[in-house]
Amino acid sequence: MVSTPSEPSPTGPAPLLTLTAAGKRFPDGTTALTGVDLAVSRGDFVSLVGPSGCGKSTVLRLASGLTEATVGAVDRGTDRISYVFQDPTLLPWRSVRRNVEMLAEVTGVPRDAYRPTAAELIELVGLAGFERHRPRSLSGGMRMRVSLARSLVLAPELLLLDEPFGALDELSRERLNDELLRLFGLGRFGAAVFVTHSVAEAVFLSTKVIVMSPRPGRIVAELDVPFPYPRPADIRFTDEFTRLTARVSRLLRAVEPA
Ligand SMILES: Nc1ncnc2c1ncn2[C@@H]1O[C@H](COP(=O)(O)OP(=O)(O)OP(=O)(O)O)[C@@H](O)[C@H]1O
Repeated sequence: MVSTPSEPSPTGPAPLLTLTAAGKRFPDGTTALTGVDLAVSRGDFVSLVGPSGCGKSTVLRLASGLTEATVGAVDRGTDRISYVFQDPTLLPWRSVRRNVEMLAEVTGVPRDAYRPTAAELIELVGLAGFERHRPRSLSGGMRMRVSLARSLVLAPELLLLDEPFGALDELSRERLNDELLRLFGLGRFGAAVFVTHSVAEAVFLSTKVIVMSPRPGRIVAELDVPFPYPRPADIRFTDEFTRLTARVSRLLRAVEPA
């Protein structure tokens, strides 16, 4: 079960993020997104899949406020939003611990407030014993664990992840998927929007998978994933999992340009 800091109201928890008929047109005239409606509440894990260039990253950028919608509205129910990118973007001269602490440090949180949380997160992502190591001595999967721990130090309500495991080998990726769900189950973030090109990853992680059309990106299908959390790793081998991934893959094939 995903722990929630507050009791949901009878009408359900207030959305952490709402996109209403949101669109994005860049100054060069490129329309990246059109008519996107999306609501994310605490306990939701939403994955976005779609052809390359369909605007998945743009949805995350709108969600975070890094860019503004040119049409429609984006409402955030929280300002505790954290971003994880495919590149872990660690500072090479800083140790694991000091990389994990970095975001808290730059936002001016007192050291005593974040240091124990950072230490706990390093342990939770399986990096105990590596606190003093520099990024260059870590594997790709370990670097991504540092990036994940760093994104969670300020206890985000909404975690935005842009293909975070895309550069990892299959096994590391599956392990990181398991870890991410464990952190979700522990209430280390309230909800997630996750961009991926892997259908299996989307289904394994999510409460909902959203399929987008080629540019200008719009939502063409939303599939609820019925598996309760915690999800054992071998759920991936069940018939229901295979059926769901096949459905998403078929939808993707239908929207892919020929
Ligand atoms: N600043 C910009 N100016 C003009 N066009 C842009 C800008 N940023 C992104 N685009 C275009 O908008 C479209 C959507 O980009 P976005 O990165 O959101 O797609 P994506 O689905 O995340 O792609 P990918 O799966 O390849 O990472 C793309 O065609 C991209 O080239």
